[in-house]
Amino acid sequence: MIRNANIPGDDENRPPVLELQDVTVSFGMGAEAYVVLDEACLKVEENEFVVVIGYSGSGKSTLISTLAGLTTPTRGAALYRGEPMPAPGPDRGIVFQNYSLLPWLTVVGNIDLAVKRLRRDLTGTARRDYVQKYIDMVSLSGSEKKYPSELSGGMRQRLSLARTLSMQPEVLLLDEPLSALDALTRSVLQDEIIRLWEEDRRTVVMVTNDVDEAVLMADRIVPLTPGPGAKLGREFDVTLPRPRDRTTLNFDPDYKHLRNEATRYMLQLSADKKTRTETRRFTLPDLEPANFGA
Ligand SMILES: Nc1ncnc2c1ncn2[C@@H]1O[C@H](COP(=O)(O)OP(=O)(O)OP(=O)(O)O)[C@@H](O)[C@H]1O
Repeated sequence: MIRNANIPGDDENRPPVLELQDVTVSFGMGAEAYVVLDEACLKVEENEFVVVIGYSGSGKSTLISTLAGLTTPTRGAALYRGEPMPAPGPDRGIVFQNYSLLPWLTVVGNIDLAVKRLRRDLTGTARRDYVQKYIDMVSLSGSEKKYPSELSGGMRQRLSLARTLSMQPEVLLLDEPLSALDALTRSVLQDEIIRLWEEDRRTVVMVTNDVDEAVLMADRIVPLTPGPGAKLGREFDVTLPRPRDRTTLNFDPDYKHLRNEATRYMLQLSADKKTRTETRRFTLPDLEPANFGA
């Protein structure tokens, strides 16, 4: 089923977990202003796994940052459970592209720092066990005493994920968490994220530029049109049954159809943008030739 994200439908009584209402985000002032998001509309319901796909520089991080409460819309409204978006808090856990780990703390230390702050009820052995649970969950057992500089990219990304999960956020915001990884590590972590989500059913918004990743992981794919002035485009519901096995999916006609549709749509968005840019560049003013002769 295909819907348009910019025409919000309201068939739920309770407000969506996250909502963007005609959100415009621009940086700079006046003629210098750079419009990143232009009247973007989005609703994310409880327990949904939404994947936003978009080209590089289209405004994906800005979107995640707005959903986290780190960026305030220039116009429009960002809502959390029907209320104005509060300042960033532990209820919305973010995993950034660049891991954002504390280099002077070990694997245990990086997770424990978050746990110490948010789970004051846990002390001593209970806290150690709790931290270890998340280390085991992302398969970092054996690396507890290592520092981020001693970990591979994939291990750092897993640590970043474990730290965020240990905070037990209601909403998980994943900003291209897998983009820096090699293909094999990437697929291992894709499976891990899906497994963790299936276990715990948090509400997830994940950003990627990879259509295959989006179809494999999402309940719903929301494309971001190329910037500047990006909007959320035609949505794609992913109704493929879970658990999804990547090998089997390759032979699944529904998977292939959806993947092709989404890819075609993204390519069309890019072609449309190119046409718009070229038209702007080469359109001459509509002037009547003036006769300056006698
Ligand atoms: N604080 C800021 N001030 C000025 N411009 C900004 C700011 N943040 C983002 N931008 C601009 O907004 C545009 C979108 O940036 P954003 O990081 O959201 O895109 P993205 O889709 O996440 O990019 P990538 O895929 O390369 O990570 C870029 O042109 C960027 O330069």
